[in-house]
Amino acid sequence: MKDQADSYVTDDGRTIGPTVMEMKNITLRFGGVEAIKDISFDIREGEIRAIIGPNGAGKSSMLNVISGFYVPQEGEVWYKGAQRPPMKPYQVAQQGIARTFQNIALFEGMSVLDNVMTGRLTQMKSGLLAQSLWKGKAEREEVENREIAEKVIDFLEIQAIRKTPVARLPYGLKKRVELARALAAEPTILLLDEPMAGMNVEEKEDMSRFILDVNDEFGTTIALIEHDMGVVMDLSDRVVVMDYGRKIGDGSPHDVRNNQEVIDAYLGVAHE
Ligand SMILES: Nc1ncnc2c1ncn2[C@@H]1O[C@H](COP(=O)(O)OP(=O)(O)OP(=O)(O)O)[C@@H](O)[C@H]1O
Repeated sequence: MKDQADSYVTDDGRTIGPTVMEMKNITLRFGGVEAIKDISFDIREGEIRAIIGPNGAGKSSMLNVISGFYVPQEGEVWYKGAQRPPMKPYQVAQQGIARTFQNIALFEGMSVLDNVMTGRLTQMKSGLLAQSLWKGKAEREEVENREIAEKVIDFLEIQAIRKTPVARLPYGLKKRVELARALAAEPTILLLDEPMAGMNVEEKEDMSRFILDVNDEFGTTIALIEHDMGVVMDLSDRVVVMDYGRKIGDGSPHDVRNNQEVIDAYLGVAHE
């Protein structure tokens, strides 16, 4: 195992840096249900980190702890070398953590461009008052936000549909627009909740390519939940495996694929 302070270069030439986020002994309960039981793991700068496990294992709950949507009853979240105090999801977003959702959460009546622009909201510096007092500054910010949104739209190859209302798009493209909106926030860590769910083979190939390109081109750290094992094994640098709220495996795709407890709990049985 690499030392956490070290950087190293992967076989495919990407640089993985030191730890950017650390979950320490996280426990999360909903009433009597323990969704997460004393789980620790880290995420390193520039890596693609997957969280896998059977239905109800606690994966979404864990993503929601990272994004600040849930505050665990026990444990600590460390980000960029400091313990993160309990904070609201928008504050977590302002710190550079963006996400996509399992069920698409876009504004269906708005155009692709306008949806992507909403990804800039958490990064906007001038509030309403400042906007009315210093019009020039607000306008400059608007232009800058627009440039970033357009850059992301070009990068994800959705220029042709930038004016199209999202409601008219096929499912696979909606997923790509969601990715674009999250990327428009220029996140340090991008959280993807089942990015391949409901996609056909071609759409999955496209999405896999874009995830790799985002990671490679912008150096964005990515944490994702995914049920498609082919995708997980292909994309990820390291994988956390959860089962009934516990961590039962953590390591390279090769390590977890050969971990007997993981095979028994998840890989050996039918899953989505
Ligand atoms: N808001 C909630 N209130 C009560 N129980 C919850 C809540 N969210 C999750 N749970 C419970 O916590 C456990 C973990 O759920 P979670 O959705 O995190 O699992 P998951 O691994 O993401 O599952 P899936 O793959 O089906 O999305 C389950 O038993 C679930 O019923």
